[in-house]
Amino acid sequence: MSETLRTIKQSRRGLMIVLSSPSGAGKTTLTRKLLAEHPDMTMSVSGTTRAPRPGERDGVDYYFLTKNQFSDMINEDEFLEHAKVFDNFYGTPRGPVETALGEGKDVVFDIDWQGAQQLAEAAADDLVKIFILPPNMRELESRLKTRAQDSDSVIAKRMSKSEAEISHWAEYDYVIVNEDVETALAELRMIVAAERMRRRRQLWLSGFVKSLISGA
Ligand SMILES: Nc1ncnc2c1ncn2[C@@H]1O[C@H](COP(=O)(O)OP(=O)(O)OP(=O)(O)O)[C@@H](O)[C@H]1O
Ligand SMILES: Nc1nc2c(ncn2[C@@H]2O[C@H](COP(=O)(O)O)[C@@H](O)[C@H]2O)c(=O)[nH]1
Repeated sequence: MSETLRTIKQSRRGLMIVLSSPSGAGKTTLTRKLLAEHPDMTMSVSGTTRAPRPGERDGVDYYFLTKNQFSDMINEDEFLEHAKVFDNFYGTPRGPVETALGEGKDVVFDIDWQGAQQLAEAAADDLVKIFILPPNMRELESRLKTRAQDSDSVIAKRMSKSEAEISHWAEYDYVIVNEDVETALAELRMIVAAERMRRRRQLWLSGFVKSLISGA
């Protein structure tokens, strides 16, 4: 690729790639793997009032907030979206996302269907919504148990809500059944590659075609 073409191709808007699923279907696993392959992408780090799990780090996995801090952020309009999920509040801080998108970086969101709906209202053009399904409900429960980070009652609550979460699958652009993680990752990779190539997202194209035709 010529240097000029490389330079103009950089002028693109970042994608907002949303992953939703019932708890334990594998969003975090797939997101981490995708980001490891794409250093040019960034993860939106949510704020939450949930207590940290063992090994979770503030500012890396989540911003762990008190209920007061969370409601202050709502009042200051610092969330792009926010929702109550299970028994806790979760929200996407606006600033880092707007900065990353402004720099043309793709941003990945691990959020529930309520958040996905709110982002769709705010930024439909740049949004790619992907729903992750487990191969079956027994496997979903087994993954939550094997993860061993939530109590039995929390796991039971999440399983009891899984059907309601799954009922939103048809609101998404793509659905991936995460049976084998490498296959699911390959599907995710293909979605990202195709979405990056959509004509309306490649702002450089009309200028390029003009110069192509004029022979410049
Ligand atoms: N394809 C797979 N096969 C087997 N285990 C998997 C697969 N994908 C993910 N897992 C495991 O299932 C567990 C749950 O995965 P993960 O934490 O990524 O789910 P999640 O959708 O992010 O959950 P939550 O919504 O609760 O944050 C983890 O222990 C993970 O290693
Ligand atoms: N609407 C939002 N949902 C979010 C956000 N961050 C995470 N989540 C969703 O919450 C559940 C539970 O997450 P866990 O880390 O406690 O297992 C899961 O479905 C996440 O996708 C957010 O900022 N907004």
